[in-house]
Amino acid sequence: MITLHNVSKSFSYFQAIQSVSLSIGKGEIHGIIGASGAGKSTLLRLMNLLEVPDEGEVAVNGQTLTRLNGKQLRQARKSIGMIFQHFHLVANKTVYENVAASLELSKFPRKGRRARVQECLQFVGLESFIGKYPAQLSGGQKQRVAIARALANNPQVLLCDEPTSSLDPNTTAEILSVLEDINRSFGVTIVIVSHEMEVIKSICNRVTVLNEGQVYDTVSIEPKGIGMKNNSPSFFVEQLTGDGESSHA
Ligand SMILES: Nc1ncnc2c1ncn2[C@@H]1O[C@H](COP(=O)(O)OP(=O)(O)OP(=O)(O)O)[C@@H](O)[C@H]1O
Repeated sequence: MITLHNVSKSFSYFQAIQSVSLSIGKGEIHGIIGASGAGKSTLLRLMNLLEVPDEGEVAVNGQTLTRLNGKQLRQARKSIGMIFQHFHLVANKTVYENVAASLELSKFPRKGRRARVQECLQFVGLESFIGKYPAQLSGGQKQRVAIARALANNPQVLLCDEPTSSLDPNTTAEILSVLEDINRSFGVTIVIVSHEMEVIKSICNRVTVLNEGQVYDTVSIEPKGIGMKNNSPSFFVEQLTGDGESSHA
């Protein structure tokens, strides 16, 4: 589904990605983990050519993106959704308008847009927030809107750049569960960059460990599932004091 062949990328004289070859199968949930600066986000952004490689080839869904012209690339990108740590919603647009924007961009037939936006918002459990603005939403709700926006064009691949790094443990579990639903319900191939080992272990089938811009290893794992976390204030106090006792009533 996604193949990188000898891909390299430099910024000025710094080589962020060095001759990486990687193959991600259809329907996989593939994690990318590594130290800060290892090149995780750059590698992800190479998969939809947000970063253009200096060398090597990137193919998604049977199409070699690095050989396409601008128009063909815009067309190919319809099948590659992306979400980010900081959501990237447009502040002065409503939830509806944020999701509909991706349908406008892809020239989705005007007549079907409202129904499609509603469908996507329903999938992420936010249909009643359709008229709200991003500032009126929690971080988890903002990420759900971003997921709905990424889903709108029926992508075959969803690229996720630190999708839960701004969220508390419980909201993280909820967002991971939405991603897992998308994978199961629609067979969407998911690539998830995270520095949180727990996130990677809970949801991924295969994981690439990146080190200084190179693949250190790729391992198959058995995802351990997403457990909802205890998010109560007394639990936080217990974790901090370690005595299982909170003085708070
Ligand atoms: N647009 C850019 N211009 C210059 N250097 C860049 C650019 N993007 C990334 N880099 C550099 O490339 C290296 C890899 O960055 P990248 O963001 O891919 O790493 P990362 O593993 O995702 O790090 P983190 O976990 O801290 O987000 C870093 O040294 C970074 O400073």
